[in-house]
Amino acid sequence: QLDYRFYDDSCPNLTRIVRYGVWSAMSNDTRMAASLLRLHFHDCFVNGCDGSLLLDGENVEKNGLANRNSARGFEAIDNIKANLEKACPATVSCADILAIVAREAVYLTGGPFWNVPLGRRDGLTSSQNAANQQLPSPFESLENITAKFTSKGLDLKDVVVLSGGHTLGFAQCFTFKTRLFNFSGSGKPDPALDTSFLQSLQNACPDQADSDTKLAPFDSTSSKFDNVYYNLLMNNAGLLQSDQALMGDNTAASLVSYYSKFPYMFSKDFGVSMVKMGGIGVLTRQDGEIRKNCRVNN
Ligand code: HEM
Ligand SMILES: [Ca+2]
Repeated sequence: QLDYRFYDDSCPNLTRIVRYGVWSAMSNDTRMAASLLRLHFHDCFVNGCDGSLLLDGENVEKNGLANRNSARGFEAIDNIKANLEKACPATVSCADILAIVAREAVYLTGGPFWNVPLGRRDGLTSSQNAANQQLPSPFESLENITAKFTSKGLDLKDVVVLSGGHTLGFAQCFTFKTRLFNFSGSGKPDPALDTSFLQSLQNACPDQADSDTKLAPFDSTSSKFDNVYYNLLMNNAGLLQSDQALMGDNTAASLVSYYSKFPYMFSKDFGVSMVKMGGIGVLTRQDGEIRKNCRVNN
């Protein structure tokens, strides 16, 4: 249903405008590439890639557990949308903007380029409950996370490949602090944590509530899209419990090992899995609308 050339006639400068918008957001804040990549994931996983994450309101996805005080980059999307409204009014959906933005964020941080199928339309509703139920949590088991992916037509390989998105960006201490001091009530740290990595995390996130919102990078090259994430998992230095959990499954662990050895294969497979993710539950043709402002329905 989606089409690589969907806007070729109606908005020929689309890629240029989006690339400039992502580039300028990144030049003010290098973390922005990470934050923008995550937005497309969080949009697609809750009722499909329909731009519903961008809607403002009371009980909207933005306010879900995984998004509140966490998802960022909405102003950058507003700027890109405003520039697109000037160049091609009422033409490009917010859902498609998120898909192209994610590709540009990866490309501009040294990652792969892939062609993005386009023609998504914007949904009219957004649900905080749906976000709470459908987005994976860092405290969930690999089985549960994989089940969330398979319910959307993705598979275990996609879980491993797309988790590689954690080659970019940061996590707040509260998302992994449970591993550092008293793991599942054991009085000890998570045994799956490398000891020197553990120490650096304990320094970054001391055992007191006011460290909860401090940040730690997912990998040592958090503004470069590379395969360092997989090297770290091989060394028990994955940041989130859900990252390191990939090593607890034979199939997933052998893919991790493969991507740590063959960065080119990670790049190639990442684009393939992103296109798959970008196809989840899309609205096309007469469904939904083309929002003029990504924060509100027309
Ligand atoms: C597999 C299940 C996943 C879980 C449990 C998970 C969980 C998390 C958590 C807890 C954070 C930190 C949020 C915060 O501290 O505020 C985070 C950040 C991030 N996630 Fe994931 N994630 C998953 C998959 C993905 C996927 C599929 C992508 C993209 C393809 C992705 C991209 C990112 C990025 C880039 C960041 C950093 C954002 C920033 O620095 O602003 N994640 N994720
Ligand atoms: Ca990296």
